[in-house]
Order: sequence, then structure tokens, then C-alpha cells
Amino acid sequence: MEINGGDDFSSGSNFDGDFGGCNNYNPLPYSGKQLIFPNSGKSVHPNQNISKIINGLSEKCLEEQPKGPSSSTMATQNNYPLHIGDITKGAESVQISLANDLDGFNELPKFFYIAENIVYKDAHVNFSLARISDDNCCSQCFGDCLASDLPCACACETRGVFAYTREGLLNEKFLDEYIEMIWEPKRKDYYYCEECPLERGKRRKKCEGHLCRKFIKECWSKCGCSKKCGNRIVQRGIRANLQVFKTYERKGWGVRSLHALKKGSFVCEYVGEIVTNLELHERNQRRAGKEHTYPVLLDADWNSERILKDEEALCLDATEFGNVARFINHRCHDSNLIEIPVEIETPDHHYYHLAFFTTRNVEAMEELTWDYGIRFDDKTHPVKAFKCKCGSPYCRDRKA
Ligand SMILES: C[S@@+](CC[C@H](N)C(=O)[O-])C[C@H]1O[C@@H](n2cnc3c(N)ncnc32)[C@H](O)[C@@H]1O
Repeated sequence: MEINGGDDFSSGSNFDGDFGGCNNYNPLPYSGKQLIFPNSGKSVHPNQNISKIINGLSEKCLEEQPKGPSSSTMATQNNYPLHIGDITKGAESVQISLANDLDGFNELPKFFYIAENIVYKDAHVNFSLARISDDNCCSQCFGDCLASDLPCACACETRGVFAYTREGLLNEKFLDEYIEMIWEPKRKDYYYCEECPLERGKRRKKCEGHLCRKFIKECWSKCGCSKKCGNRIVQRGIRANLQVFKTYERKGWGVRSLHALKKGSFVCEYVGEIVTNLELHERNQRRAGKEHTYPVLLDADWNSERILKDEEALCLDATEFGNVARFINHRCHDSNLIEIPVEIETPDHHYYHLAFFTTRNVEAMEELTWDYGIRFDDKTHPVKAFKCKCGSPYCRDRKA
């Protein structure tokens, strides 16, 4: 797993007090491309204007666009303190507020708020029910799978034990083993590609290794259980009252919960555009030294095939389309969130959901962080790493 760091926060475009779908950049890269919302299965006609699609908000947003100079060139000093009720404008089933009690600099990167991943162009994501075999679902179940004495087929991925408890938390043993694997990986936990899709086309050919991660498998459409089944957590979306807030450590915006969260709570998914690794490489070249970037690789299962085709090596890019997760800051090693791959619509692990769960009990208003897995000494990456201000005793940024 890797996230690419961008420039300092100050390089983001300005924020004018409105947000979520109200972008003033040109959505041209999307004209003529098909977009699919995987969870709902809704697909979008190629010629539709993307700004009319996302949240159905753009017409209102266009009316709200500031007159005069574009917002990216306007002064950043405005409302203080700033509080916005819901940056998702109804896209999530809970409100996600925004607060800046620190200063009057309310600049936010411009992006479209989306609650579900969207497919970009030639990324190969196949959601066909026909591909889900009887072994991959629990068609004979009904009600709540967690209430049954015997685990159903959907628990096979987690060795016959459901990943979730009846309280809706992650099974503690599963979580502790996961944390240990991520925080103290052994050599056997890494997979080295014969021909690494990340390095293909670059001068450096050698694969640097990918962590092989365990998956959670949730029940889904072909399962007989109800939509309220306890083995359906991530697909039900965000439940915590999250807030985007201005951090005191000058990391820009961050995310916190307004209430305490128990260890093993689902917080949110990392949502963005599903793009091929090739497309990400091109985007990185264009963005080099310019702005924040937010891609994560979906490489948890790259060991399942000897040589991955280009359209199969996927990433999630939340730079222009994303959810609240794009505001979660990095903390080296001992972060209070961990990211776990979750299989929902397809048994094909080239695509999966990336879900954040708490690694311990988290207090109300405590900043939520995750370890981007960033290598601060990597000089070969096109996007320069930020200067880490995570404050962890295990901080890997030696120059911080
Ligand atoms: C995914 S974004 C997180 C949200 C970001 N703070 C914002 O205001 O939009 C990643 C960017 O946040 C900043 N950031 C995240 N974690 C940081 C840390 N530990 N120290 C300093 N800056 C950090 C860096 O500028 C990085 O490129």
C-alpha cells in the first residue's frame, strides 16, 4: 500500500465557504468516458456532464460559484471561525461537518464529493453477478448471518470466523493479528512481482515488494441474508459523526470524530476514482511538484497472478473525486486507523474496497490518522514527500 505525498498544504486552491461538488475546474478529462458507481450499480452515460451527475448538486453549485476572479486566485482570509454543517450535501447518510477554529485561512482543495468509488476509463472492473459462484456467497442464508451457530460461506475468507462481532465491531483477534502484520511485517508477508506493474516502463525494474493482506468478505446481493445482516458493515457506509477540521500542527485539514469510537469501529472507506496504474503514472507526471495527490494502490492481492495486465493493476485516486478519507492525515506507525481490503461485489481481488477501522479506543475530537506507508527517503518518486509532522515517536521522516 502506498500513498503519494504532495506539496505543502498552502499549495491547495482556495476555499470560499462552500464545498462538495462546487468545483471551478473543468471536468474535461471525463467527457466521453464511462463512470460506474459500483455499490449502487448505476452507470452514467458517457456524454453526461460529470458535474451534473455527482450528488446532483452542480446546478446549485454553479449558481454559488463566486463572480469575478476564480476562487483559486482569491484571497484566502475569510470567515473565522468557520463551521459548515455537511460537506457531503447529503451524499452520505450522516452529516460530515467542517470546522476551522484555528485561523481565517479556509482554503480547501477543490474536488467532487462522492460516497462511492467511480471507474475511470479503461480500468477493468467487472461486477457481474454471474461471476459470483455458490461458494462465494450464502444464497441459503436468511436474516442475520452472525446470529447463526454455523458460519456461512462468506466467512471462508476469514478462516471460518466472521470478521465482525454482533456489536458491529471488528473481531478483536482478527484486528490484533492484522495490526501486528501491518506494524511489524515479516519477509513472508511481502510479495515481489516477477514483472512489477508499478515499475513497468520505468528505468528501475525491480519490484520493491507489496504487503499481502488478508481480506474481509461481506455478504452481498447474491446472498440470502437480509440487508441488515451483521456481515454487511462497510457497504452500509459511514455511521460516525466525522468532522473535517483545521489541525493545530499545520498539517492542513484533518479528520476527527465528534464522539468516542470503540476499538474495531468502521470509520469510512477510502473513496476515489478507480484508475489503472498506467493512468496514475501519467497523472503523477502531470502533477509533479504541483499539488496534493491522494492515490492508493489496490495491491493487496497482486500475488495471485504471476504477471498482472496493465488494466488489472488498479489504484484509487481521490484527488478530484473523493470522500472524507482524502482529509485523513498520515501518522508513522502507531496510527489510530488501519486500512483493510474488503471484498463486496466481486471475488476478483484486483478491485476491492479499502476500509478504515480504529486500532484502539479513540476519544471524541481526537484526530484520526493512518500510516500512508510513505518512504520519506524515496528520491525516485515523481511526487515529493511532505515534511512529516505526525509527532509519533516512531516517525520515519528523519529530517522532520
Ligand atoms: C491525504 S492529504 C490529507 C489532508 C490534507 N491535510 C489537506 O489539508 O487536504 C495528504 C496531505 O496532507 C498533509 N499531511 C498529511 N499528513 C501529514 C503529516 N504527518 N505531516 C505533515 N503534513 C501532512 C501533506 O500535505 C499531504 O500531502
